[in-house]
Amino acid sequence: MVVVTNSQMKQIEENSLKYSMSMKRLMENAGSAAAMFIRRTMEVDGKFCTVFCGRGNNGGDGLVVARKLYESGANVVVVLTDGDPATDQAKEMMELIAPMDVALVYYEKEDPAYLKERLEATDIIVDAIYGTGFHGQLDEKHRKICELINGTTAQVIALDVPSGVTCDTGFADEYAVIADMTIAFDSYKPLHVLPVSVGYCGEIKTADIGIPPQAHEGIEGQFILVDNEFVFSRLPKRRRDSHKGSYGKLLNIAGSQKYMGAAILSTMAAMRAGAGYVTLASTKEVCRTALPSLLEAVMLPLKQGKEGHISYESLPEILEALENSTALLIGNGLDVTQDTCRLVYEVLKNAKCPVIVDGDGINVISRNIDILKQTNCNIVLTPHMKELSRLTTLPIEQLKQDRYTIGANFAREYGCTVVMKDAYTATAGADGRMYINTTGNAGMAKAGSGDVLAGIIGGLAAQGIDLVTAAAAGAYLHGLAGNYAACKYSQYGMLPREIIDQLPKVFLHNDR
Ligand SMILES: NC(=O)C1=CN([C@@H]2O[C@H](COP(=O)(O)OP(=O)(O)OC[C@H]3O[C@@H](n4cnc5c(N)ncnc54)[C@H](O)[C@@H]3O)[C@@H](O)[C@H]2O)[C@H](O)CC1
Ligand SMILES: [K+]
Repeated sequence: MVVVTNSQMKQIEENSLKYSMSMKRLMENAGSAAAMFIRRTMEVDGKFCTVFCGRGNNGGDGLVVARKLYESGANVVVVLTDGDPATDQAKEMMELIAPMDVALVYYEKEDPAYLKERLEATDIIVDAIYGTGFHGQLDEKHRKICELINGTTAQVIALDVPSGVTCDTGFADEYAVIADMTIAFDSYKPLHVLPVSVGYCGEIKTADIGIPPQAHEGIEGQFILVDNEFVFSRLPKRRRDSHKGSYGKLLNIAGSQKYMGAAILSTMAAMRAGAGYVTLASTKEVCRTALPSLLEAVMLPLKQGKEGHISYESLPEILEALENSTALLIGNGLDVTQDTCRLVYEVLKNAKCPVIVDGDGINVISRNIDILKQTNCNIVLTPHMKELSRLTTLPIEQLKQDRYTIGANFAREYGCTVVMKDAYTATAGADGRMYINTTGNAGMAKAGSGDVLAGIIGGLAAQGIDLVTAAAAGAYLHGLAGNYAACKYSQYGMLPREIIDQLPKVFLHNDR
C-alpha cells in the first residue's frame, strides 16, 4: 500500500478534477463512505450521535456524515467547534443539512452543562474538527474539546485524521483525539502508519471516495506500508520444473563458541525462507554442535581462534565459498574480536553478491564505517536502535524522535538498505523510500529474534529477490510468523525458534 503525504493528496485531489470529479462530489463521497463504515460497524438506528465539525473541509465531511446518520435513523447533534464552515463545499453541506431535524449547536454559544449531558448520552462521536490541514499543536479551546471527546465512553470515529495529529509527521498533541476507528479518505497518509500516531487512530479503514485511479499516476509514495499484497506480489510461486539451484546459495558466516544459537537460528530461518542451499561457515565446534539441528544445511567448518571465534586464517576458504554464493549473510553471533573485524572487512571488500550484515557484523562496521564505501556489492544492515546509534554515532533519544529522516539519510549516504529494527520495523532504501512494517508483537522481543530475521532476509536475497524487497518483505514475514507463534505459545512463552516453525504457515496461507 502506498502512503501519500498531505501535499501529494492535494495533488491527487486536483488531478481528479481533470476527470470530471468535483470537490463537492469528493466531499459527498467521503462523508457517505464514512457513514457506511459506521453503519457496518455499529448499530446506528435510534442511537445518539454527536458530530464535531471544524471550519475546514474535514468539518464539511462531518456535515455529510451527520446527514447520512440522521437518514439512517440516528438522533444527531452537530457541534460547530469554530463557527460556520469556511470552505465553499462545506458551506454547501451546511445548506443541505439545515432543513433536517439535526440540531446545529455552536460550541462557544452552547451551555457547557448541555454539552456534558449530551456527551454522556452519546453512543457515537464523529471527530471532524481537523483533518490533513492540521499541523502543530492544539490551542486551549480545542484541547478542551478533545478532552471532552476522550473522556466519554462513546465510540469515537475520526474522519481521515484524529484531530490534533499532524498528517505527515504523525506528531500528536498531547490532547489529540484518541479514536476507536479512523476512516482514511482515498489513501493512507503517514500518520496512519507511523508508530508515533497509529495508537491514536484505532482501527484504520480506507474509504474509496471516487478518485479515479489515473489521478494517482506519477505520485510516488515515499512511505510504503508493507502488506500482504506488497510481499506476495513480489515473491514468485515456485516453478514445477525448477531445481535446488534455481533458489540460490546463501553463505552464512555466523557463530562462535559464545553464540552458537545465532548460527543455528539464522541458518534454519534462511532454509525455511526457501533458499536452495544454505552453507553455514563457522568454527569446527559450532558446525559439529549445530549439525543435528541443521540436517539440510551444508557445513563449512573453519579453524577456531583463541577466543572461540572464526580464525582470520580461514579467509581463503571463506572467499572460495563466496565465489559460488548468490547471497552472503554475515555477523550473527560472530563476537567482536580483532580477528572478526579483519575478517568482516576483507569479506565485505571481496563480496560481489548481495550482503546482509547483522549483529556483530554491524558492531564491527561501526568501528570503521568507511568500509561501507569500499565495497562492490549491495548491502543490507539490520540494526536495532542501539546498533543504529553506534552506526550513526547519534544518541538513541534523537533516533527515537527522527529515525525516518536519520535512517533515510544514512541509507542514502552509504548507498545501502537499513532495516531499523524496533516494535515497528522500518526499512530505509538507498533511494530514501521508507518501508513501514506493522506485523509482530512484544513476544518477539527476545534474544534470537534478530537472528531469525537476518536469516529470512538472507534466504530471500539468495533466491534473487532484490535486496530492498527481501529486507522489507523479510520484516513482514518475520512479524507475521511471530504473530502466529504468539497465538500458539503466547507472547510470554513463545521462542524465536517458533517464529521459524510458523513461517511455513504464512507461506501456506498465501499459496507459496
Ligand atoms: N483529500 C481529498 O481528496 C479530500 C479531502 N477532504 C477532507 O478535507 C480535509 C482537509 O481539509 P482542509 O480544509 O485542508 O483542512 P482541515 O479541515 O484539516 O482544517 C484545518 C484548518 O485548520 C487550520 N489549522 C491548521 N493547524 C492548526 C492549528 N494548529 N491550530 C488551529 N488551526 C489550525 C488550517 O489552516 C485549516 O484552515 C481532509 O482531511 C479530508 O477530511 C474532502 O472533503 C474530500 C476530498
Ligand atoms: K478529524
